[in-house]
Amino acid sequence: MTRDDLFNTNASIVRDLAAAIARNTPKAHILVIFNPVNSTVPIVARTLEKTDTYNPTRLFGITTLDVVRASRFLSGIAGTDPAQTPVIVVGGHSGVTIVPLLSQSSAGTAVEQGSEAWKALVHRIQYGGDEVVQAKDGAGSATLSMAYAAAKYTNLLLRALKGEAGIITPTFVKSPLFASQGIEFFSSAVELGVSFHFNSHFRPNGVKKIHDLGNITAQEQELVNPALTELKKNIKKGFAFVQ
Ligand SMILES: NC(=O)c1ccc[n+]([C@@H]2O[C@H](COP(=O)([O-])OP(=O)(O)OC[C@H]3O[C@@H](n4cnc5c(N)ncnc54)[C@H](O)[C@@H]3O)[C@@H](O)[C@H]2O)c1
Ligand SMILES: O=C(O)C[C@H](O)C(=O)O
Repeated sequence: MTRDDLFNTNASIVRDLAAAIARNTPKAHILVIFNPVNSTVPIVARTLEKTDTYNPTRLFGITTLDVVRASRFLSGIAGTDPAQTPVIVVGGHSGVTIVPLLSQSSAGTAVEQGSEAWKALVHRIQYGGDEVVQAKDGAGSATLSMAYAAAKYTNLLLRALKGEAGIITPTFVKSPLFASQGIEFFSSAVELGVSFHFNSHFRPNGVKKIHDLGNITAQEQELVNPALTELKKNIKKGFAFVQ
């Protein structure tokens, strides 16, 4: 079963939860970890839109588990401490949509771009979830690491909302980066935090600044292209569910 297969089970649950949030706490920051994240975030967005409660700066898909895996797997090769080996992972949260930008990590030189070792590392980051599913052999998917990723992301957001500056982490949000190609949501490095309204009113929004991909290698660009194709389909599927 892929994350996309989970769509049928989770789509209506996510839609109903989003509708309940819209009714009861329309200003909440909504962190979506339900799979398939690439489609469930668009479902939440459309559901909120229907009740005029959609604020794209308060809706986040959690892709932190990919970041955690990338740091852990790269540090295993580079001999570094995973906590000190940040890796920016962009795109979405399933298979080819998970694009680790290893060239931007300080430990990234441990693996030559395009080499067999690099390909194996990228594959492990993209399909780390499947490794867990296979290891659990019918008993579900990642649980503790998911909880760790959720806690890590939530803490970052809470710290940013309290006013701490410079908190930047990948998250799947409404993004201008590939919007012209019909891809409304994309995960890239996002600065979280508060923003100020034009009349200086404090706005505890969440998404403060969306960073672009920066300098990426030709090999990484080759990962981005199929990611965009797949993301477009996943997002469309989510939108189509909420008519
Ligand atoms: N984004 C990620 O990194 C990531 C990682 C792992 C798992 N996941 C996803 O997280 C989700 C939960 O995984 P899990 O292992 O905790 O599953 P689980 O089956 O252990 O828990 C699901 C929970 O949802 C509750 N539930 C079911 N229907 C509901 C409804 N209609 N309204 C409210 N609650 C309802 C169940 O009672 C249960 O407590 C899955 O979609 C899984 O694919 C995401
Ligand atoms: O792989 C899954 O379905 C669960 C989760 O998204 C993960 O990345 O482990």
